[in-house]
Amino acid sequence: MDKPMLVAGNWKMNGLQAALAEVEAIARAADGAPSRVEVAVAPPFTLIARAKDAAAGSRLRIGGQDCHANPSGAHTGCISATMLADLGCDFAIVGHSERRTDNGETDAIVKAKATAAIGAGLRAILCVGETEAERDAGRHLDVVGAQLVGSLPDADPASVVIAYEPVWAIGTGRTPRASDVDEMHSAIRARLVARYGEEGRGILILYGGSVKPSNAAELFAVPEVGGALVGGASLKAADFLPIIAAA
Ligand SMILES: O=C[C@H](O)COP(=O)(O)O
Repeated sequence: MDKPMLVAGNWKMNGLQAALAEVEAIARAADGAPSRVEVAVAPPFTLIARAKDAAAGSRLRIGGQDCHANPSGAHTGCISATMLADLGCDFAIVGHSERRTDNGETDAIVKAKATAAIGAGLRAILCVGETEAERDAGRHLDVVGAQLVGSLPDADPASVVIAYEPVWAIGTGRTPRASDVDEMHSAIRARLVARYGEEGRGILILYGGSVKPSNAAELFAVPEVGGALVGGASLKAADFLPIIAAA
């Protein structure tokens, strides 16, 4: 493989202080990866500062799993992109399906968050993906296309990363066929080029949903797959490192 890749771990609501040892191991792997392969971890907010320390001096990027659309204000319990940037974060994940479902985040909210992240100097990893019912109904391309149209920020596309995560593949052990990933990623690429012109060709499109050491190489071989957003298998370096090595 010779394409630029981003392998990002999303720890979700997992990880106590003992997990910092995993960050150190992942940081060593990031330094050992080819220069075209970037490695990132989004720990819970509680661990970001210490994860930054654990990754100091390495090529491992640390980011947040979400951010608020406003830089500051009366939003109890929320974290802004400005705060993430202040901690030295590199990126924020926005629009994850768990937040779209659990927190009622609409495309407009996701767009505002992506715009805020980029405005604060972060990259925005913008998640899209269809439910199983939508795929069964043959609506997956339209659904994801509409999410993109509604969620893409009016900002520098160089700071945009897309993560295609079919909802039915997240945490289930099920993955789409490589041909299905190819179809979706090609459709996403076409949307990005339509939106941003030639710059849209450089945007990384990650795949996410039950990525494991055993299926990473096949998924990474799909031409428009530019890496992975990994949940469960990013929690332990023993699982995450072989995925990084497959990139
Ligand atoms: O953000 C990550 C995804 O939701 C994938 O999670 P998973 O690898 O545990 O299926």
